[in-house]
Amino acid sequence: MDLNERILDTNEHIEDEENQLRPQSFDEYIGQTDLKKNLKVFVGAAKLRNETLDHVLLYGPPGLGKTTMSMIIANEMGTHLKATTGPSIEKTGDLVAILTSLEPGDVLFIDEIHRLNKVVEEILYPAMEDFYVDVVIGKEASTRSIRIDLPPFTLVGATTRAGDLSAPLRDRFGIVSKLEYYNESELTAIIDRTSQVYHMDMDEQAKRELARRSRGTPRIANRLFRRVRDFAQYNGDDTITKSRTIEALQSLKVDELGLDDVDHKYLLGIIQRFRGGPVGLEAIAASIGEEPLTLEDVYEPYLLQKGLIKRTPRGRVVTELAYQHFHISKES
Ligand SMILES: Nc1ncnc2c1ncn2[C@@H]1O[C@H](COP(=O)(O)OP(=O)(O)OP(=O)(O)O)[C@@H](O)[C@H]1O
Repeated sequence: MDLNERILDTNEHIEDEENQLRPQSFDEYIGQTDLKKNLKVFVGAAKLRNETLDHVLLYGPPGLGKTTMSMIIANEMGTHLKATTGPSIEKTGDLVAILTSLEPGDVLFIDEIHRLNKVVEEILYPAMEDFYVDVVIGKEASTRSIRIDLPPFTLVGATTRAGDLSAPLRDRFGIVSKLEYYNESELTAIIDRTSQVYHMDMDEQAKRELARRSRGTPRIANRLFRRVRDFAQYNGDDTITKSRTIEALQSLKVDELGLDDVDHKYLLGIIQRFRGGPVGLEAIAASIGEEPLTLEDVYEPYLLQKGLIKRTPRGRVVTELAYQHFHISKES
């Protein structure tokens, strides 16, 4: 086997494991109870009427299970899923090619749908509403537009920033749902499932410890599980214990609240350089060498949810809780 084949083989292996971790049905999908309850009704009713499901917009921080949920929707509808991302559709022709390749009832998943460019986005309006696209062909004087009918399909859009979607696009989704951070017992159940998929036992207390430190996010829980498993196997453990979990997470610089290096730089940066704020996002980002968008989409939602920062009209402010977390007194 040459190196390329080996790399391919390893990647396939990782992808296989990743796919094994994905729940396949509403019943296997842990948490997001309200969203699941509603979607079960909408999917069930659409099937009874022999219709396609209305278009669905899922929004919320990354890693909470939007892609997984779109796969489940397709499974439960008994159809196929085609997946793409907003930024990868550069030209209208790219989108038309995808739309015209759909089979009746298919689910089209567009991740990061807020990053579709405006011209491409406009193609989606009639496609979503009346299942057709108008394609302009020819050049200059001989330009004309032809209408292509599409099979009925369900668009599932996912975004971390629902506010960035234009009103005409947002209005064309009949079902709009927010994914919430998972609580500790839901994450414990997800970690339990992951340890079964990987055939690696983990103590109850270790699962809870890992759940507490996973930022309410299944993707992070699964990633940290794999690292903790490395520490356990390297040390010859048959079962992952709580002490091994804590040791591994300390080595990975993940603290008791699940905050990592970037969170620490962010919070300590505001405390030490900006006297606790208020301070603008751009200034914080520049001071710690991170992208403002990454901070806003990936880091801040969890810090806000944990009550460690607040957003004010004048900028970000760290709260008393953040000072307490670092054992720093506000006056110093
Ligand atoms: N409710 C859940 N129950 C069990 N596992 C889950 C659940 N949600 C997500 N996962 C697991 O977490 C991982 C991340 O999920 P997924 O890729 O669906 O996240 P996402 O929200 O679509 O992220 P992004 O928006 O960044 O693509 C997957 O490996 C999936 O198996």
